[in-house]
Amino acid sequence: MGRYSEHDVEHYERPRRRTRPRTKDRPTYDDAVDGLVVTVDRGRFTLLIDGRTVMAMKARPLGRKGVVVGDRVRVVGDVTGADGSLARIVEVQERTSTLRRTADDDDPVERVIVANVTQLVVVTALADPEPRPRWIDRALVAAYDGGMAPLLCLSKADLEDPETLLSTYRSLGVPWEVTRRDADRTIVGLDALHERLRGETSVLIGHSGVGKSTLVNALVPDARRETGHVNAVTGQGRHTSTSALMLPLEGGDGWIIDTPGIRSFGLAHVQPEHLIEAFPDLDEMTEDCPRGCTHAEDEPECGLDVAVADGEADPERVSSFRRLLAARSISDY
Ligand SMILES: Nc1nc2c(ncn2[C@@H]2O[C@H](COP(=O)(O)OP(=O)(O)OP(=O)(O)O)[C@@H](O)[C@H]2O)c(=O)[nH]1
Ligand SMILES: [Zn+2]
Repeated sequence: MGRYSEHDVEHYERPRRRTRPRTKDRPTYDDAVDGLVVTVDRGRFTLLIDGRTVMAMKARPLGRKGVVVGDRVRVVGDVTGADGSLARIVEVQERTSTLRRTADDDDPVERVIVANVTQLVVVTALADPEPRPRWIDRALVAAYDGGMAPLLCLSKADLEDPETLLSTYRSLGVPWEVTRRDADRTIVGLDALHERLRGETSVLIGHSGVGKSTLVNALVPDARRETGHVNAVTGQGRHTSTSALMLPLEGGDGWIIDTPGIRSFGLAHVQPEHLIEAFPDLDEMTEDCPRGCTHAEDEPECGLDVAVADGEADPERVSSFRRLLAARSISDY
């Protein structure tokens, strides 16, 4: 079953047995209030409702529909957040973006792990551990396809110059920030990173050891206190949690979602014609492509090649786009 129990995450809906007409007898929830899912733990949801922390469970009408961190939900029942209280989630609002984790042998479904994120922060150390460009490419595809803006965050610049890695992403126009540790052990580059996170809901992804926790603790100074609060309610802490956790950015203007242990994304569903929409200048050049053209390197009459030959497209940008296209089907953790 993998890391997530089936109650926590999105399922492909099975046809439901219907014992009575759909439109009749359906409860309406006029008294429901709005909540934000900040963490999920074994079928229990921690919500924020008007600034209060409220524990909730899914109400029966939701069936097997997934509820994930970042979801905006409608809630009924005891929404006071009092000790021992448990509210009920009756509705999940439409999602503006989704990040899916990869399918694997244990679980063949690409499940949504977070929703409504505006920015995917790809945290990569420049050394120790070594960067994995193909993994970065896959993360970028997840961002473009899932409706999130990507941000490259290159850490540990005190160990290695960022230029080589940056040159790979420049022609794609991916925004980036660099951080490093100073001789006095303070992290340099946090202000600029903080600026990028302001007003956004950002999910941070990265391999173990890249410095993600270091960044989160610096950007959310009361992360410990906050998680202490969650602890008291759920008995689970950030470092033992098996779920993503949403934290308010310092200053209150933005959210950070930390994803302990989540390193890979499901891209099997990604369609080439969707990916190219993230690059409007290239998309425009594919208007005369043969029907069904994937715009990959081996396509015989792709408009991208015509545009490069005519000097209308930057060959580096085209080949970078094609590298991303190919990264869909390469697994690299
Ligand atoms: N040289 C250098 N080391 C750093 C920097 N940032 C963090 N580290 C160190 O890298 C190690 C890993 O940092 P963490 O913040 O624990 O990394 P993480 O990505 O959260 O790793 P997990 O907790 O395993 O997921 C720690 O020893 C940090 O002190 C940096 O900018 N430069
Ligand atoms: Zn094409």
